[in-house]
Amino acid sequence: MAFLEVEDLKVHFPIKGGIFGRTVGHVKAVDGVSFSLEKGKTYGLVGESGSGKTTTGRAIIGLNKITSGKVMFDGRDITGMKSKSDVRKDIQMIFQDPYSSLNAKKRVIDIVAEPLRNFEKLSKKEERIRVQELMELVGLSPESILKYPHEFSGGQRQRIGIARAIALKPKLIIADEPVSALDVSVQAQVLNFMQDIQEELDLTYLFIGHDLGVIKHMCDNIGIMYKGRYVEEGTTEEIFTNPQHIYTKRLVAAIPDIDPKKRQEQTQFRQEVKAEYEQSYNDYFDDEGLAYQLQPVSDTHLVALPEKG
Ligand SMILES: Nc1ncnc2c1ncn2[C@@H]1O[C@H](COP(=O)(O)OP(=O)(O)OP(=O)(O)O)[C@@H](O)[C@H]1O
Repeated sequence: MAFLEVEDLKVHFPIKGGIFGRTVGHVKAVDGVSFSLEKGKTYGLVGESGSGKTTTGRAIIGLNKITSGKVMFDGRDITGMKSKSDVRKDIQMIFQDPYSSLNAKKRVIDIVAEPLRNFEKLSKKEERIRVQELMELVGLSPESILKYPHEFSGGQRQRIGIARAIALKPKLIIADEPVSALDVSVQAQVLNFMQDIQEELDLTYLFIGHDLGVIKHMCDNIGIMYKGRYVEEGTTEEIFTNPQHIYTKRLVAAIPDIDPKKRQEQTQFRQEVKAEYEQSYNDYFDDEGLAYQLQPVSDTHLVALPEKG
């Protein structure tokens, strides 16, 4: 059995309406997602905004209520895990925005020590030493534990978020777009650092992202999501060299290439994908009529249109 196994996961949010606030429908944020992740590896969940990636990550860790499906972790059924569950120690999350995810009114020591206070009974002195060690591990000065988040740069703040996430020596980290709020110049530093500690601390990552360049750098396997569903899954190599689904092809075609030689190949690939899409998009409906209907390939980005009515 794999380290993390997600089986037919569904998370449907009720839509309330009318004067009595009755449930008038559901947003099918995640609608039948299955994947498995091996220990020590990095699995990328990819898709555009609103495709259900964050909801999937939050549901695994128990922050979103699961409508149906099953989550197995390290041989245990953790479906609908409670926040005080002892397994919760082993799975931590790194959030997208290190500006909003760190409480601005708290000192770094209180932010990083928060999970320790929830799960371990340490004396003040022990806690201080642990937080200082964690700061050192993430490359920040142990003396700065009394500072506030605003006294740090974006990259440093994300390192504080990482220190908090690794405080309890977790086995699995769900990293929800951990670098997308950072300057490009800082992104590589944080990503490389995450790879270093992965090996050092024997971590497994579920890496959520929309930037395929980042995903390619980080992930062993990738699942491509669209409107709460999987459209394709494979190794990073397979997805990038031989994407099968038109949606994946379009994501891959949209990656800008800096290398002039590759840029030419990419332009050709884009034209092929555009032609395939235009010729046959009516084929891209699944059994329940979910339309993979997308705007024509643009050079810079892709935006999904509403479902065909
Ligand atoms: N608590 C909620 N209540 C109702 N709808 C929600 C809730 N959380 C998310 N959604 C909806 O579920 C869908 C999937 O959202 P989700 O945040 O998981 O997507 P995402 O792929 O992570 O996008 P992003 O990259 O923008 O975070 C969206 O339509 C979103 O509006």
